[in-house]
Amino acid sequence: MAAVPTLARRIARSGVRPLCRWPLAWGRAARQPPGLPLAPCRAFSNNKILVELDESSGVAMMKFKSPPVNSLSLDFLTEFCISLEKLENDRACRGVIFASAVPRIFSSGLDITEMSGKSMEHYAEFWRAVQEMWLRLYGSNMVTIAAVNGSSPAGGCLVALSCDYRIMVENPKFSIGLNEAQLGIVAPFWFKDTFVNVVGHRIAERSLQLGSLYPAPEALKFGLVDELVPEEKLQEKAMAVMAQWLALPDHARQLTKSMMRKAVLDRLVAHREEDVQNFVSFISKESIQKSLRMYMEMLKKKKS
Ligand SMILES: CCC/C=C/C(=O)SCCNC(=O)CCNC(=O)[C@H](O)C(C)(C)COP(=O)([O-])OP(=O)([O-])OC[C@H]1O[C@@H](n2cnc3c(N)ncnc32)[C@H](O)[C@@H]1OP(=O)([O-])[O-]
Repeated sequence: MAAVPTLARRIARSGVRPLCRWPLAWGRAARQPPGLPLAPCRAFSNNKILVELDESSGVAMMKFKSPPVNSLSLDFLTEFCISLEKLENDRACRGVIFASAVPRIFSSGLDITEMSGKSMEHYAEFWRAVQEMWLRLYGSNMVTIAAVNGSSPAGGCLVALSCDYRIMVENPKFSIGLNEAQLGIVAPFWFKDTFVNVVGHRIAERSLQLGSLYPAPEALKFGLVDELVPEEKLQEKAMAVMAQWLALPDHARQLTKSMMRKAVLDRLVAHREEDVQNFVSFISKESIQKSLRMYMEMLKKKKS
């Protein structure tokens, strides 16, 4: 097998723009006394993700801006990991809110074109990036809140499930869930573990077997999301929840989070390469490739 680019190499060639300072429009107006200059805020942006860190509150906003549907491509995942790592290493940052800059879609999940018609080496590189994203997000020391402002199937749902808290826009047209079975593919054990830890075994088992996508109000009923709000209240609510979580001492919250999540994280770390090989041999099967092609055609037909 050819040499696989590491995250470090992907980072080196991704061209993330350096940190710069600019005023943050979001969430600031309410706290800033009139007439005072805006407190410093740092922002960085790359092609698919925009991050704004408000130094006074220690809260960063990470916005997905990869139209049309914020699919989790290799480039997106690389940028996501770089951005999260930067925030994790930044002493000024204690919490991150994730939201979409694309109307109506939080994230459409893993980019299907990365899993279809490509080489074995590509599938392995892609899957390592998916693992990396989850390990960093699920294992983050920061408070993580998903502000789910649109539909969030499969990998998009995993992003939300990996956060500490999920707030979704109350629009019943927005759905969320791990629908992999509908594509003829299978969510790996660590997607399942993350799901079970949020909704419990019975609901996870049924939902995974049926590949269920739930409209926001139904998702609330069994705790797939923690609360629903009107779209215009989402950011305010996310900031309020964040403030509540940040009121606790970091070390106590972090150790508690680690205690709850460590076994699940360790399981993937211990079986990482095996999980890559399982994915590659599964996804490269002709029957699975056919299912993915048919699913992509179905998406196109739905449009016309
Ligand atoms: C073992 C592995 C585990 C797998 C985990 C996963 O996450 S598997 C992933 C499971 N994910 C799903 O099952 C979600 C599938 N997607 C959807 O259900 C809908 O697209 C939507 C509800 C997200 C948005 O509806 P909407 O009416 O607003 O938009 P639209 O439908 O018109 O799409 C616009 C364009 O985006 C394209 N495209 C869309 N998604 C993907 C993707 N993931 N990737 C790549 N491309 C994607 C779509 O083909 C179209 O392209 P075109 O024709 O312009 O070249």
